[in-house]
Amino acid sequence: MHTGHRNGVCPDPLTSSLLDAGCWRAEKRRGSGPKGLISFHILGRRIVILNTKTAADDLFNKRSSNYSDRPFPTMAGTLMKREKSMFYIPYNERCKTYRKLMQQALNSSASQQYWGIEEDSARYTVRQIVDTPDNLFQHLRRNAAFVTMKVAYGYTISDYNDHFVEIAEEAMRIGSLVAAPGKWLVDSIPALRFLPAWFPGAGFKRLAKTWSEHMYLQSLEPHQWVKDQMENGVAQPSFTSRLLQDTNGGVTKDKELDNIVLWTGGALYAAGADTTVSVIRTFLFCMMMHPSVQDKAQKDVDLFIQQEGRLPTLKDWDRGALPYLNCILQEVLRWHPPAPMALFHSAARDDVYEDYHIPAKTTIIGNVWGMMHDNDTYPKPDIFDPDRFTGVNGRKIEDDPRQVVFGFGRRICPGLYVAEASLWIQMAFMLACVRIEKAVDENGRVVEPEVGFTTAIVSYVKPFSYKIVARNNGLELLGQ
Ligand code: HEM
Repeated sequence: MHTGHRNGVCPDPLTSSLLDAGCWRAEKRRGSGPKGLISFHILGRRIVILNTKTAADDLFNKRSSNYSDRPFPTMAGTLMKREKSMFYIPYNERCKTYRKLMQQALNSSASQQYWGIEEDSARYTVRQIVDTPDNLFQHLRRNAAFVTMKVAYGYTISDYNDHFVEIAEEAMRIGSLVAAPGKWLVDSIPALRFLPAWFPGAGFKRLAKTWSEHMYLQSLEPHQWVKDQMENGVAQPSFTSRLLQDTNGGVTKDKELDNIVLWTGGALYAAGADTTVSVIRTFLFCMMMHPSVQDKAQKDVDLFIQQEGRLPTLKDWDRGALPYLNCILQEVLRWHPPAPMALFHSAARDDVYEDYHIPAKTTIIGNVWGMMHDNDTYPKPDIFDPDRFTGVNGRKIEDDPRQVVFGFGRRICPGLYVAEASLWIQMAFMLACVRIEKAVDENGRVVEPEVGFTTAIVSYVKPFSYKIVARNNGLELLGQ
């Protein structure tokens, strides 16, 4: 039985983050046994990485009663007072209530109420891309911020320096800083948390106090804003307003419900904004690098426009229009999953799996990237090829990446329907209205972009140069 270190230790645990791109690739190589498991210690934490869908299914689904908690690190959890945060809460009764509310508000039929918002925002974004193509990446961020703020709070962001967006972005920055593996000594030596805040070297405690207040405000301010709107009878329907509404149409007096809605609403921006931007950025990068795929997708969209005399909508998506676009979306998600190691799970009790002893509180990581680049499931996995999913020329259709990319078991992403709709409509409008090509330098030479990825819980294709060419057919139908 394996109980401790194996050869599969991250190259340099003190300096390389578990989330480094090199690391998730490395873990995939090392875990090439039948179930692709790796177990090791890093900075006082025992970690198990699951590299195959079989292992993920065995633990996250079949033994979900034991593998649905989250790790609770000292800095990001205890000192930051994040016990109630969706991203740190164990799978207890409160968490079940969070998930029930999210499921009610974001399931496949409920999420249709956000289609109008997603369409309007995508339309505006494409218009912005055409007007100021140099700011492409900002436009993508604005789109995600607009949609998540509308969904969560019915709040319309302003284009520049929006207060709620700024505090939410700052909270995300803090969230990833405090959760960075290896950054905080107190995560390896939890007893340090008892140092008085004034003690030399205990600056982390003072930071945690300030940051924790900031993160709480990020949820509290927009939540309070919705309640004020409701009291004045002018609230736009949203995740928060619907859940806070009592049977008489007023604001609930139930303090517990109010607090639960505050914490669930506060999770939507952090969970939804970065992930969807990452996917669209990868999509644009892949379209630029694979002009023949872009051509084919644009032919489909053009044909749709010609037949219908309008741009596609999410209703068309729902009835299966533009199937090749769906295959592109699947391949974008597979080729570079935005959360390459999902969110970490934690074992509630001791367990044994495949000869491995897994003690309680072990961090369990589903290596989404590794599963999406498994040569047996996806031959030549590094090649971007939407035809994996078209069944063209009798080709065997490969596994749907969405079964993995949105995470696992009882903690699977509750926002996946909202996410998919937003991604599809942005992609459809972009294909209709613009073409993305490689940039050309001042000497007329094509700039060959490097393929690189940022490393954090949500990973992006690194910034790249590009050229945007407007397509008038689509633009004429886009409206103002
Ligand atoms: C392409 C876009 C997205 C991807 C790839 C994605 C992926 C994920 C993944 C991998 C997890 C962790 C699952 C696990 O622990 O096994 C997760 C959790 C979560 N996602 Fe998403 N997500 C996306 C968009 C969204 C959106 C738009 C929302 C909200 C509207 C959202 C809300 C959440 C929440 C609240 C959680 C935490 C669930 C929990 O801890 O129980 N996500 N997501």
